[in-house]
Order: sequence, then C-alpha cells, then structure tokens
Amino acid sequence: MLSPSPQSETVIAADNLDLVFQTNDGPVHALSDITLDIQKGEFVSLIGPSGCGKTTLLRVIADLEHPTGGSITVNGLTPHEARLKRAYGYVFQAAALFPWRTISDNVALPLEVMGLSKAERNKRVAENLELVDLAGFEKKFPWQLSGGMQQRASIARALAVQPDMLLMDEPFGALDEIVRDHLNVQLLKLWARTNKTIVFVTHSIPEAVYLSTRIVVMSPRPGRIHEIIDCDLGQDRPLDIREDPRFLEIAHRVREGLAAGHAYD
Ligand SMILES: Nc1ncnc2c1ncn2[C@@H]1O[C@H](COP(=O)(O)OP(=O)(O)OP(=O)(O)O)[C@@H](O)[C@H]1O
Repeated sequence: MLSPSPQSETVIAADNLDLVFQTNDGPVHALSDITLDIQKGEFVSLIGPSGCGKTTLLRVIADLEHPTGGSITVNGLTPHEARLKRAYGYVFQAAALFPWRTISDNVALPLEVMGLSKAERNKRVAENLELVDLAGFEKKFPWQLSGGMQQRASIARALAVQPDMLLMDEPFGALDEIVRDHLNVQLLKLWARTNKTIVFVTHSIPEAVYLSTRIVVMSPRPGRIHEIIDCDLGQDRPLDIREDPRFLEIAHRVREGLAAGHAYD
C-alpha cells in the first residue's frame, strides 16, 4: 500500500520567483517567473537540462539562496523562518558523511547540534536507520559502506530531525542503475510510511515518472517552468510499472516537454 494521498495544505508557495546571480562575468539569470504551489504529502520532481536552475530552486526553498524577485513561503513562513524551525531535511548529490564518524554518529550529528539528550538521540538514530534499512550498520564507518548505503545513511540523517519535508538534490545520480532502482523502491516505501512532502531533483525521466505525483519540467536558463505534468500512476508502483503503457505515455509527455522547452530558448 503505497502513496499517501496529498492533502490540500500548501507547504511551498512560490510566486513569480526570479533569481539573478551577480558574477565577475556579469549577471547570470538562473530563475525566471517561477510560480509553483506544492501541497502536503506530494512527491514533486524537478526535471530539466543541466544548468536550468533545479538546484537553485531547491536551494531557494532551503534558504541557501535568496530570490531577487517574487516571493516564496515554506509552511506559510519565510524560508529563513522555516529553516530555523527545521521544516525540512536536505539530501545532497553526494552523501557528505564525516569519514571519522560512525554511521550512527553521522546520523546523530544534527541532533547533537539541536542539543537533544543522548537517550533521544539514540532513539532517533535507531528509528531512522531502521527506516532506511541500515539497522546493524551503526558502528561502521562511511568508507565501509557502498555508495548506495552511504546515500541511505544521509537520508536517515536528514530524517532524524523529524522534518515534514525532504528536499533531495539528485540523491541517486551517481549510483549505478540497479542500486538506483532499489533505492527508488525504498524511497517510495519510505514516503508512503512517513507521509512526508518530497521535492526531488533529477535528470532521469524514468526516475521522475516512477517516483512522482507531479513532475515540473523546466526549460533552459533562465530556468522557467515549461509544464507541470500529473503523474497519476496509482498507489502501487512495482518496478515493472515502467513497462506499463500509462507510464510510457507520461514519460513521453515529459520528454516532449523537455524538447519543447529547449526549442523556445
Ligand atoms: N552561486 C552561484 N553563482 C553564480 N552562478 C550560479 C551560482 N549557482 C548556480 N549558478 C548558475 O545558475 C544556473 C543554474 O544552476 P543550477 O545548479 O541551479 O542548475 P541545475 O539545473 O541544478 O544544473 P545541473 O542539472 O547541472 O545540476 C547555472 O548557469 C549555474 O552556473
């Protein structure tokens, strides 16, 4: 039984967002006129060509970049306020675990920063390692784990602060296809079990279609939203759904959207 149904509670509301980076080589217009609402419980993927601003948009949500125009709220707050309230966990392209800390100490790190008691830290570490299927690996160091396991540990670390939302920037991009398939299945299960809102950056059309409830197709710089595609594949998504005609039809629409977005630049 997969997939919580999205509830109508807007958690991200972006209105006419614009972002221009000032660089030594002149201004770089990274985002233009981004208007997007994301509801609680949705799984939304951002897909688009390299450099179209996917990471920048995720970083704006996370208060790591600041828009130069328009407005955005996260849980009704400014991104800065939402960050202070730990509204989301952020998962990066690379697992970024500290090599000198064990897996459980890596997952516990943000909890130490939050000042939680050792008992509470231990409880959350155990719960979240269990959730990503890493129970038993607490005492290992990151370099003793495969790339996929390291990425699962970084997801556990993001979940440990108990955020309602996960922001994931191509978390499986560097992994081989079989590991990636496995992690996609696990991520869907985790989403179903935890009812988190997930915003997920990817380059992969099949990954976006397999995981998402909606797919935001972006066009090249300045990054705009070309099209938003509903991905209503129902609740149960075994991997072989990727051969289902409905899946292929949505993948085709995403591919066409990406091509059309390119054409008008
Ligand atoms: N801090 C920065 N300063 C200047 N330019 C930046 C900065 N961050 C991103 N950019 C530029 O903004 C544009 C959008 O970058 P961004 O990383 O968001 O794209 P992306 O779609 O995530 O790309 P990729 O798929 O390759 O990761 C690019 O042209 C990039 O060079």
